[in-house]
This record gives sequence, structure tokens and C-alpha cells, in this order.
Amino acid sequence: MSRKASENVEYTLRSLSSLMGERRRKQQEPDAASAAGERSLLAAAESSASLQSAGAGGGGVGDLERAARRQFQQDETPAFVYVVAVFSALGGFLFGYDTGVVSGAMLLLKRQLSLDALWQELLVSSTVGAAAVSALAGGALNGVFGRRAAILLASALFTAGSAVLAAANNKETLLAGRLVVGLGIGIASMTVPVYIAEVSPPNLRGRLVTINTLFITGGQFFASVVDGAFSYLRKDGWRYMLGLAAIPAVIQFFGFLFLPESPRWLIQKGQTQKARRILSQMRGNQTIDEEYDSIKNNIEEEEKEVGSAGPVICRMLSYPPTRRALIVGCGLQMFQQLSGINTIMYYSATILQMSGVEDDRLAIWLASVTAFTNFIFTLVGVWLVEKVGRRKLTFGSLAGTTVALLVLALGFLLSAQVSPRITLKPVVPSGQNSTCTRYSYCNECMLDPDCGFCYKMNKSTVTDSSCVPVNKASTNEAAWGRCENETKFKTEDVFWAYNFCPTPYSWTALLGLILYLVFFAPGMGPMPWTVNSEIYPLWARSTGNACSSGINWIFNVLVSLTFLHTAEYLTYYGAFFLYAGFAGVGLIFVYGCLPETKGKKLEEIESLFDNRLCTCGASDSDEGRYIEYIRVKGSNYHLSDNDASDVE
Ligand SMILES: O[C@H]1[C@H](O)[C@@H](O)[C@H](O)[C@@H](O)[C@H]1O
Repeated sequence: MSRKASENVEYTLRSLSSLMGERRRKQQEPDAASAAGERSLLAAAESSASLQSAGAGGGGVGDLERAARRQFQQDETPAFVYVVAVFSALGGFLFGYDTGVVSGAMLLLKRQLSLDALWQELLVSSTVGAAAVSALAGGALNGVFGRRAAILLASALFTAGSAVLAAANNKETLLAGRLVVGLGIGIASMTVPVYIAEVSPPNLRGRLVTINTLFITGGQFFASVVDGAFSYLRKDGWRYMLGLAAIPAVIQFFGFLFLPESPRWLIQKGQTQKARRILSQMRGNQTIDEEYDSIKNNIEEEEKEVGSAGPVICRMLSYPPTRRALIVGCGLQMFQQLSGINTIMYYSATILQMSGVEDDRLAIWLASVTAFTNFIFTLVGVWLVEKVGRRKLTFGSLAGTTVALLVLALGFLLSAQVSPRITLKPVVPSGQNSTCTRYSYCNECMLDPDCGFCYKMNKSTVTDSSCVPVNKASTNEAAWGRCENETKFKTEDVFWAYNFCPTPYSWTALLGLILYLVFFAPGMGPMPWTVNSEIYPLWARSTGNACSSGINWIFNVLVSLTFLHTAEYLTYYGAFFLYAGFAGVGLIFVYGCLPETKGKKLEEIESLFDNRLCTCGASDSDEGRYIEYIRVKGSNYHLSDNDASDVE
């Protein structure tokens, strides 16, 4: 071991024993330590290799280090932080539930209220549109009234919206309810990650913020189960589906009446006493002086550097580090949506049907298997985020997602190429549209949203096939002809395919779907939210998150609304090749621009954006190192500041 390294081990040993001594003394005279104004910090930055070499240099050192570390980890995170994170993440649950539940509710609603296509589209997209608007406006709300007030408002909106939806008697009231719920989703989607990031200790921040996305996908899964269960209740089943969201919303509202404001926001607003109290509640028995000072100094420095005049967004754009952070944050959210997650989820039932699942109900239940896969693999992300870091996780996930999209596109391409011929040309009843009967192949018929494919199966060959108009009220049956009555044609071995063609290559699409979820869910699903919650300095955090969440919702609407038209112009496989192309560009963006924020204090992250944007990825000097902050009395020592560079 080099001289520097052995000095370093000796130093670590001394620091650790001084730390333990301090702990012992603190137990005896609890106030003395803070009275002495101890402020110092020792950052022991060690690669695991250097830790091992320290251990090899003397078994006692290793033991002592381990014991001290264990003790640290024990007091580092009081259960209160987890309680706060879980209550906040209920906002994520409601986001997932309300965006997920609508597809099942719509199947029942369109029959009961005879909704035409425009109204169906309005009820689905109004929520996402309202979310985009309120996410953008949520920045100001968050900055002026605080994170807690914004979360309270979001849960009140969720409650009110769900109640209106459950009681609605006409489509206009439904639209109003969906708009109110959308406003809640937008505010929650931008505030919750910020709030969790601001109350979490640095070593757990990524994991706790990612829990919010776990709750989003959990909400989507729960919604799919509720949709399945209530789909049997043909009359009014939708009231339960849409109204159930009020329960978690009320729980969150009452929970937040007792939960505290973000200490960082309080310090920014000058409410320092309250902030100190909350910070020490969040940090258990640790001293909070250093963290408190660093937040405060940071606010003062930022004010000096950037000034406080003019709208925040203008200051962000004219100050290079925040401008770069904003590009990274918005870019991540944009590429998340351009990778087509919501289209894939929405069309998963179709993809499953293509792969041979003919029964509709079964397809609905299998769609909840899709949602469950998304949920479980987000859990993998929660586990990985503090182990491999944000950058590697996002990059690996997006690379896998790109490959999965190519497989999916290939599945549709192969299916299109062996698309069954149309063998029957039924006589069109008078007064009916005859466009559908002009097509020669199933593939052309499938791409026309007004038509469906009616056929018989002889072993695995399609026979007696025709292309006929779809019933406008239910895509499960044709407007006329052999496939007109769902219950009847099923007993006669006639099949109806809307949106897909029966082919032997459908399993490729199913494989693509599974691969997609396995790769997307741990990284590209949660990381855009997690990274955005940490890359902006305090003064720009609300606005930065408002912009990036707004971008997420805007691209969500754009991708969902254009999917059918894109598929019509480019065919299905063309649409998935297009998403694969977007994901490929996203990959270059992530590789070049996304820095690693793992283990860093929120106040340190701004410096990652000091250099040109494309050097962000390269300035990853701390990657793979675990930084541990150790408080000792009487010295102000940062290991990476001294000359013991060979420790790194
Ligand atoms: O991170 C979430 C998650 O991946 C969801 O499954 C998806 O529906 C959302 O659009 C996305 O923002």
C-alpha cells in the first residue's frame, strides 16, 4: 500500500474513532455537542477497491469501519422519511390509476351514454391535456405556496373530480370531472418527485423518488384489475371504476394535513426555525448543521450569482448551468414519451389478440398482466437506482427499449407480409358504406379504422374471410353480416379481428411487448422523473420540473392522438420503427448529456452542468464510487480535497 493510502487509512481510522467517541459523549451530554457548534465534515470517498485494501491492511480497521458504517446506516433514515415518501407517492398512485382506468370505463360508458368517437376521444384526452396545463402552472403554485400546499390541492382535486365522475349523469358532467382529475394529476406529477427529493437524505433520494413511479405503475395495474372486475357490471360499472380513486385521494389529503413542508422551501422563504425543526425530524438523531448551512449558503450564493430579478424561466435560460439542466430534463421526458410507452400499454390487448388470444375478456385480463409486468420491473428500477446509478440505468434501459421496439416492428412487418387474403365480397346492404369490401388483404382492412376482418379458421389456415364495417358502438363486432352479433358468431366458429390480422408470426410481436416492458420499466419509466427532481438548483426547481412535466404530458397527448393516423400512413410496423428511431436518437442524447447524480447532495448537482452540455456524460468522475459523509468534531476535512488522490 502506498504511503498516501496508508496515511489515509490511518486518518479514516482516527476519524472513525473520534466519531464514535463523539457519539458516546453526545449520549452523556446531549446538548454539549451542538453548543460547541460542531460543523465539520469528513467525506470519505472510497472506491470499493480502496475499502478492501484498507481492510487488507489491518483487520481491525475493516471491522471498525464496518461497525461505524452500520451504526451510521441505522440512524441515517428515520421511518418518518419513509412515511412521508409513501404518503406523497399516493399522488403517483392516483396519476397511474386515473390515466389507466379510463380505457375500461370507456367500454361501458360508450354503450350506456351512446358516446360517439369524438366524445370518447375528448373524455380520454381531456385529462392528459388538463394535466399538461396544470403541470406547467404548478411551478408557480409550488414556488409561491409550497410543496405541501400543492400536494393538498392535488388531492382535493382528485377527490372532487372522482366524486363528480361517480355521480355524473351526462357526458358534459363526465368531461368536467375528467378535467378536474387531470388538473390534479398535473400538479401531483410535478410536485411529488420534488418534495420527496427535498426531504430525502442523498444516499436514498433516487430510491425514494423512484418509489413514486412505482406507485404510478402500481396505480395503472390496480386500475386494470378494477376495470376487469367491474366490466361484468354492464350498467354503472364505470361509476365504481372512476369513483374509487376518491379513497386514496382522501387518505392523502388527511395524511398531508399532518405532514410537514419541505425544509428547503422553508429556508428559501426565510422560515429558518421551522425548517431546522423539520430537517432534524427527517434526519433522526443526526446533527443537521452542515446540511442546513449548505442549503442556506447555496441559496445566498445562487442569489448573488443569478440575481432574483425577472421571471424564473428567463433566468434559467440565460444562466448556462440551469439552461443545460433544463435541456436534459425536458429531453428525458420527451424521449420517455416518444418511445411509445403509453401506446404500447394501450394497445397491449391488441398485441395479445394478434398473438392468438381471441376472447375479449381474456384480453382485458391479459392487459392487466402487461400492467403488472410494468409495475414489477419498475420495482427492479427502485432496487437498481442506487446501485448502478441514474446514467447507466437510463442508458441500458433505453438501449433495450430500442431493440424491443425493433422486434415489435418486425413482428408487425412479418405479420403484414403474410397477411391473409380476403376471399369473400359480401353484398353491401343498401345505405351502408362499401369502402371496406374493396380491400384485398387483411392488412389493408386492418389499417382502416372503420373496418374489421371477419373469418373462419380451418386448422391454422384462415378461410372464408371478408372485410366489413365495424360497429361504431362496439369494436367487438361488425356493423352487419356474419360478424354482426358477438354472442352469436362466437357459437358459429366465426372470428372477428379489429386492429389485427391472424398470422403465424404474431408471437414476434408478443416477444417484443415483453422485452419492451422488461427494459423500459426499470429505467426510462422512472428515471426522467427522478433525474428531474434533482438536477435543478432550489431557485429553479419548481419551474424546471413544471416545464419538464409539461413536456411529458404534451408528448403523451401527441403520441397517443397521432398513433392511429401514424399507423394508417406508415402501417403498424412503420409506427413502431418510427418509435425505435426516436428511442435511438434518445440513446445518443442520454449518452452525451446525462450526468450521474447518484450520491450527490442536491446542492452539489448544479456543478455537473458547469461545462458544455455534451461533456455532462463525461464529467462522471464519481461514477462507481460510494461517497459517505462522516461528521467529526474539530476538523473540516474533505478527503477528495487533499492530496491523497491515489485513494480514488
Ligand atoms: O413514468 C411513467 C410510467 O412509465 C407510466 O407507465 C407511463 O404511463 C407514464 O406516461 C410515465 O410517465
